[in-house]
Amino acid sequence: MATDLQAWFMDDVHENPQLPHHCNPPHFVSSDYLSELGVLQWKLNPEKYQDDQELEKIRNVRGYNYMDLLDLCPEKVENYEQKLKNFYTEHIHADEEIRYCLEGSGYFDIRDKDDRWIRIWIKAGDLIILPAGIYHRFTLDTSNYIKLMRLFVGEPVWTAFNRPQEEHPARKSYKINFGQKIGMPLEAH
Ligand SMILES: CSCCC(=O)C(=O)O
Ligand SMILES: [Fe+2]
Repeated sequence: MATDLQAWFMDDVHENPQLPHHCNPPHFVSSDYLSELGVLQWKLNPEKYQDDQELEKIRNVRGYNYMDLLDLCPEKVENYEQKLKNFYTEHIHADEEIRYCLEGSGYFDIRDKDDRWIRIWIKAGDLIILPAGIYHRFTLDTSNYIKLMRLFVGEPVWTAFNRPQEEHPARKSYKINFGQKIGMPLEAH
């Protein structure tokens, strides 16, 4: 389902990742372009996440039988600083990354076909699916808080494989499925 979720190309400034990092002028990215990169999104009602038919349907159709909640604040997360550091290190997974924002907000950054960073601003009600093999990272925004639902098919595996991962099977499949130019021109010869 189309959402009002905002996404934009990032500038090249490396200071304070929690700031928006718009280009000047801002260059927004459409949800069509996100879906071309394999990113799916829904807008749900976060207040009824415990009894939401729409969420149930997504979970049933896609087989997301595992669910847990992640409250990203120093009091509730062990090794908070280290975890945030790991989240912001560019990586891929062997599986989809499925996150549903219940409270607060944050930034998922993904690489596009030309290896540019796109910043996706997730707020309460946004459910986002990143495909296996897409390079990405995560940071809190200046609100400094997010509560996320994590979904998974079967026993969850959160293993992050930091870039470069061009030989990883999930990376190879991703490039085939979504025509990434990086290291693999798809043009016919
Ligand atoms: C805080 S959830 C998003 C961070 C991430 O990319 C991950 O958990 O692998
Ligand atoms: Fe991840």
